[in-house]
Amino acid sequence: MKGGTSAGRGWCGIVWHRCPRMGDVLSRRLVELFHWVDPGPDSSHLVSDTSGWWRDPAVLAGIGPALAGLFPDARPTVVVAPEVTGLLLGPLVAVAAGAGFLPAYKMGGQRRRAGPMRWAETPPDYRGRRLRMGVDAHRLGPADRVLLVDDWVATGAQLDALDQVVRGSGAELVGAAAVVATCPPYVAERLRLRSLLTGDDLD
Ligand SMILES: O=P(O)(O)OC[C@H]1O[C@H](OP(=O)(O)OP(=O)(O)O)[C@H](O)[C@@H]1O
Repeated sequence: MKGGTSAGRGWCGIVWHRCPRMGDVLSRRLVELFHWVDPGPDSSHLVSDTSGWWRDPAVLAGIGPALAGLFPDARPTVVVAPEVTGLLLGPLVAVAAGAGFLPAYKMGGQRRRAGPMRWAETPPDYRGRRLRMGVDAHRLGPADRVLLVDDWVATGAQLDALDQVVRGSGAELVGAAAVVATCPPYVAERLRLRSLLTGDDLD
């Protein structure tokens, strides 16, 4: 990731929802373990390094409850999160929320999908890609209350596509929970996005 140019980090001047106490302790740990990396002279972008989060037992134990805690009254039936990082993060949140987990895949990725899928196309994401994002069509329906989860929301493009997928299935979107949100406020509002950190926290 993640569009880590100095210009790309300054969007969020708004007040984001934070989980009291536990969330604030975790958020400080997330900041301590995060690094911007300069890939070298050929790159105009700093690249985020979040690998320290997953290596840390306290983060691994706390991040699911903290993200689920951003929506304490939402009662989601299912967490939907996009590959690849969402395949790690989504189940942690689902367990904490008492929900199931449904992975969202990118068309053309390594994993061939068998059976019917429900797809939607993203607008250009943080890397300018128009992706097709999809979930197993049999695993989502009108009885579901969906919490979208991601590690980082930059343009919101991937979650926008998943919002379309959810609505197309007849399920209800209860919101989106992210570790970091650097997207414009109007995108956050549209997605009902709450995050533990903003771009300003990671300067
Ligand atoms: O807000 P957006 O512009 O949609 O970008 C955010 C998405 O991009 C990153 O995933 P990426 O596709 O890089 O895959 P990864 O999980 O393998 O890092 C990140 O994990 C989000 O899913």
